Amino acid sequence: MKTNRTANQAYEVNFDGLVGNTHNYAGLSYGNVASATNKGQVSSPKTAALQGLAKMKALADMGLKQGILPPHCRPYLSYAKRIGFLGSDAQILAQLSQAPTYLNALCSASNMWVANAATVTPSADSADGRVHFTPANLATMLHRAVEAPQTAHALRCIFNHPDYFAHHEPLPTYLLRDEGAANHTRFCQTYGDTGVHLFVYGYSEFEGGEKPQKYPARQTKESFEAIMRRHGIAPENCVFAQQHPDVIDQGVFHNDVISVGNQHVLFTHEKAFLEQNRVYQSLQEKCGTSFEIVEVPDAMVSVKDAVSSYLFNSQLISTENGMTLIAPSQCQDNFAVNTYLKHLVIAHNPITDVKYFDLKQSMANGGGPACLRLRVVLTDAELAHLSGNVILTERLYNQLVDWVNAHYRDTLSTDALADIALYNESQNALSELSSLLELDTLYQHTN
Ligand SMILES: NCCC[C@H](NC(=O)CCC(=O)O)C(=O)O
Repeated sequence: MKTNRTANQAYEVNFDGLVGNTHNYAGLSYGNVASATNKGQVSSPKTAALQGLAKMKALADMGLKQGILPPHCRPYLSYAKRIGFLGSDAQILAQLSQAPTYLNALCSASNMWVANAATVTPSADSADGRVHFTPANLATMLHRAVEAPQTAHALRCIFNHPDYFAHHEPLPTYLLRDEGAANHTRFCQTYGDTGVHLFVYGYSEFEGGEKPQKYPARQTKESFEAIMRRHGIAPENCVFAQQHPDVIDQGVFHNDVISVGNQHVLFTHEKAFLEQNRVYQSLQEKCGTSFEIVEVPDAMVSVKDAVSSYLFNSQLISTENGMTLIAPSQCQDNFAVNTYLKHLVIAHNPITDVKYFDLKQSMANGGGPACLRLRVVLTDAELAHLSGNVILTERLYNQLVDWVNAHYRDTLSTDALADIALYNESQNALSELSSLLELDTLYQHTN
């Protein structure tokens, strides 16, 4: 991990997914404990969106650069048309109401969890010096797989300059199933340096080997190998690690449920990886002596407590005084985790502070602070070439809060998803949003 003295100043910009107005609890994610547990509950799309915006605002107020990724068009009727549901909008919704698997998938607001939107490679790491994006194909589950085309389009709208940004197609097959940045961590000294990439997969389709017995392995090794190749990342800067299949079977459906990294620090659980020592050793070799691992012992926080509190789904951010964990409030309510965190901030390690956020609406579907953000390292020049009005300011925050209050329902049950009124509300809201974000063509392709 070498400091690149000629590099431009670069920033980690967190782009958070703005929660869509159809946020609901349909229990769609097999292997995600919270999603299964809360199936059938009544959601609050308004509260969900406001909780997400409050986190974005707090991070912007801490001096971080905070971006926004827009929600997708839902119910996704143009997708329904592609798979043979024809007629007027009302007729399609009536057919979908008789086909709940499709209805639920096409209404899910799961696109809010943008840690699964894409894998992003900063310009300091790619062979051609551009920022590279591969939208995740999310091929394991229908409600997530339908996200890929709209994600790809939104990324192209925002990062819309060929000199600075390179966009790839989602990977083409289930064998290359890919859930994006939730399974990827980049280490560096400062963000503008050449980074070391930790790619974590659940299963290797070509090599075989151990696999979870109960729940799906949602990321394959081969998908990350393809991304490394197409983004032009030097193989010597990459470490591939297999998630421990036992923890997948305990509800760790993405690596960001059990690890988080930032700059030269990996914060992880003792049971996160197969061959954990080999993984540590490779990272240490590639990252150099400054690399630090903060490993949480199973005896202090069990995998079960990690999954229920989402301790590792925190954001780890750099501040003037060290690193701060942006943690879900559930970490305060879990005795073991709360005790551990009290010890962590006073012990000798780079993590000096924890800030808690109420993200209960998203958490009830298995999405914590880290799931809600996509990290994009950008230089000043790249930031200057973004399109649209997507960096959060005080003014944009206030506009978005007003927009949510004007358009979102206080409560939503899954019984109401085929209601044409909900579709119309969504269409009106998104049309106004594309004006607020100054991205005129954002929703054009969904018609
Ligand atoms: N990174 C966090 C992703 C959470 C997401 N949950 C969901 O899709 C739940 C949707 C539902 O159950 O309605 C998932 O498991 O992929």
